[in-house]
Amino acid sequence: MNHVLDTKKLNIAIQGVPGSFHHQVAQQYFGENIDLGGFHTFEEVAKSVESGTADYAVMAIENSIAGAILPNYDIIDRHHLFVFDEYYLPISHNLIVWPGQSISDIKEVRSHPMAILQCKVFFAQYPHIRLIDDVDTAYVAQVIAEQHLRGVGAIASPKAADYYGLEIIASDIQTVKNNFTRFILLQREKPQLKEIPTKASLKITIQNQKGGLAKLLTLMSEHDLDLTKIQSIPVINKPWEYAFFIDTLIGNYDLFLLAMDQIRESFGEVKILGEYRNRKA
Ligand SMILES: O=C(O)C(=O)C[C@]1(C(=O)O)C=C[C@@H](O)C=C1
Repeated sequence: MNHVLDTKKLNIAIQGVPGSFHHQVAQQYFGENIDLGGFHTFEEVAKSVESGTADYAVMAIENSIAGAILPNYDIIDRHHLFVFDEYYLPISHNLIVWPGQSISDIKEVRSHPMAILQCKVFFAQYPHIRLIDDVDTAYVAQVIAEQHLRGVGAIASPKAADYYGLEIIASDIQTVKNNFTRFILLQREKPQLKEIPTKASLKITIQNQKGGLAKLLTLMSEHDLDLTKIQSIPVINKPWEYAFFIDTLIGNYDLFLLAMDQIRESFGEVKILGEYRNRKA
């Protein structure tokens, strides 16, 4: 019996079209034999996992040049999704055009806003080029290819140029060569722990009090927790109150659980969005 034919393909939700960075992560993480559900927005991605249409989602959460994709923390929270892993992808951006043009022919470059942010310094040299936000890096390459669009460039990966048969007229145009995006892997059910986690993503809401955040950070450091990220986002039904989205390395799992209990008991609410393995070398 052929076990490969017996297995149902995993349905993976991403924002973007084939050739996007999300697509690359989906393939590198789950393999090539997947059903890709491509959406225009992160909100739709989350909905498809929440409803069970997709098995898992891949979602960019922060980039080493452009910073956090803040709305995504809130999307994970509102759609009750769990983070079960993370993935760091090196990102090379390239100026991609319909073949046979030079940079002086290009009047407009469209791309994902995070990609544009990562290439601001390069485009400062070309004030004649208008930068326009679009849904996804590869989507613009697809449109250029389908419509044989001249005068318009995409910022996308070499894979996207290849996939859509376009030409790269400037390579590695991101502000620094060493550029990474951190993606998280999401699912609907609370993951079963297969090993002791070394990293966690948390939403912590504390009452507004003098020194509240300092108290929280001290407690975390006393429990061998090494914060890798902290973001505050507004609690929308309580104006001017904030929740903190925190990623932390776990030094000792028992101490981590103890810290979560102590925060809950003495000054806040804790939602564990995910416990997983730290993938950063
Ligand atoms: O547009 C794409 O190709 C994406 O996969 C999106 C995205 C992002 O959301 O940050 C992914 C990685 C890069 O940092 C730029 C864009």
